Formats: sequence, C-alpha cells, structure tokens
Amino acid sequence: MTTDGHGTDGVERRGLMFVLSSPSGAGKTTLSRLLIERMPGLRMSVSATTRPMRPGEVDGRDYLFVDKPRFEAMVKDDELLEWATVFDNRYGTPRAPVEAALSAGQDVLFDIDWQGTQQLREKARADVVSVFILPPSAGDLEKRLHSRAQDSDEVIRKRMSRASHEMSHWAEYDYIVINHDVDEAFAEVQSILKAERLKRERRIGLVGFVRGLQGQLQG
Ligand SMILES: Nc1nc2c(ncn2[C@@H]2O[C@H](COP(=O)(O)OP(=O)(O)O)[C@@H](O)[C@H]2O)c(=O)[nH]1
Ligand SMILES: Nc1ncnc2c1ncn2[C@@H]1O[C@H](COP(=O)(O)OP(=O)(O)O)[C@@H](O)[C@H]1O
Repeated sequence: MTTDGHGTDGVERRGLMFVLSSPSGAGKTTLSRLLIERMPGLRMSVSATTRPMRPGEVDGRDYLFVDKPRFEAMVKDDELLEWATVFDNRYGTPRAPVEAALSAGQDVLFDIDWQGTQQLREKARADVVSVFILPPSAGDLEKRLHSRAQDSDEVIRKRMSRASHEMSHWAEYDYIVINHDVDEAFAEVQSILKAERLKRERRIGLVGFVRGLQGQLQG
C-alpha cells in the first residue's frame, strides 16, 4: 500500500492516506475541494456509492454512482479497499486508483466515515493520518445542511439524528478541527498535512541524504 515519492525538497518519502471524517454537513466536502485545489501532490479518492446523485454532482468526479448489484460485485471481486453502509446506502473506496496514486508518489485524500477509517487503519496504520471535523454547534450543522439545499427535509432530519452517533467516534482520530470559519479550518487541515509530510518515519530518503551531507563535510 505504501510507496516512494519525493517531497518538495527532493527527499524520497512514503505516500500517506489523509482521511477527513465528520457528521454530515460539518464541511468535509468543502475542505476536501480546497485541499485538492491548493495542495500539489494530493489526489482525491473517488468513492463508489449506491446513493442517488445530488443536483450539481458529477458521476466520476464526486462519486462513482453505481446500483446495488454492481456494488455487490465490486465487494465480491475485492475491488474495494474498504466499504460501509451509511444512511441506508453503500459507500466504498475503489482499490486500484488509490494504489496507482500511491505508487506514483502521490498522497491520497479520503472523505469517508469512521467505519472506513477503522478499516484503513487496520490495513496500513503507519500510513493513515486521520482528521475529524466538528461543527461549532448543532444549530450551525442544521443550518449548513439546509443551506446546501440538496437534500429533502426528511433526509436532513435523518442526517441530524445520526450526527451524535457519528461524533461519538471523534476520539479514534489523530486530529480534531472545529470548522467555525472555512479559511481557518482549511489552514489547520493544511498545516496537519504539511507537518505529516515531514515526519521522519515517512522520509525514507533521509538516511541517504544525511550520508551525502556527511560525505560533503568530510570531503
Ligand atoms: N466508509 C466509507 N464512507 C464513505 C465513503 N464515501 C463517502 N463516505 C461517507 O458517507 C457519508 C455520507 O456521504 P454523503 O452521502 O456524500 O453525504 P455528506 O456527509 O453530506 O458528504 C459521509 O460520512 C462520507 O464520509 C467510502 O468510500 N467509504
Ligand atoms: N465554516 C463554514 N461556515 C459556513 N458554512 C460552511 C462552512 N463550511 C462548510 N459550509 C457549508 O455547509 C454546507 C455543508 O458543507 P459540506 O462541505 O457539504 O459538508 P459535508 O461534506 O461534511 O457534508 C455547504 O453548503 C458548505 O458550503
């Protein structure tokens, strides 16, 4: 699952899997889009889902929209790295694009729930960096779900009633970001990714790099 890429400073390092989770409406999609736009070397993992497409969503960009039999076939053929049932729909991460991106030295961004995060962690603990996004208040969460204007009142009610359960998994994550203001929350998430990219354990090229430096000093 891991592989070699080069950091901006040219030192080889293993790719990482950067996971964002939150209750629905807290801002994962917004923050993910900003990260993909502004952080070179990061690719989005596009999940497969059986949920209906929302207005404005694009098949293949936001999700791979599949029917239940196709999803079952993907599970059976071991095409998914992880999968879970959320809000009565199935969601899963296609394995091949993640492995290809990591092999090409890219980091991969996942917008997945706590169940998927647990599965990724079991498979590759050292390479998973997880961030849980919290809303500033329940009122803000509800307002955001309404302002998105993409789900029916009934779907919004369901998502609100699931929020507390989703949030109960916050302590399983490496970092917690409270999304008061998008720019501030983005800056925090970006700092986490930047720092994690510099972790010594991931920078497998450091041994050679430091040896080279020592060679220069002696020579
Ligand atoms: N385990 C898992 N969860 C996913 C995947 N894709 C999306 N999810 C989660 O499914 C939940 C519902 O997603 P969605 O219907 O797009 O609504 P959203 O919460 O408003 O973004 C969110 O918690 C997503 O993080 C996936 O591939 N695997
Ligand atoms: N900090 C914020 N302040 C106000 N509105 C926000 C903030 N972050 C996200 N939103 C809005 O809230 C709604 C839900 O955000 P979204 O990113 O779709 O959440 P999620 O993917 O977690 O369900 C969207 O309309 C988005 O523009």
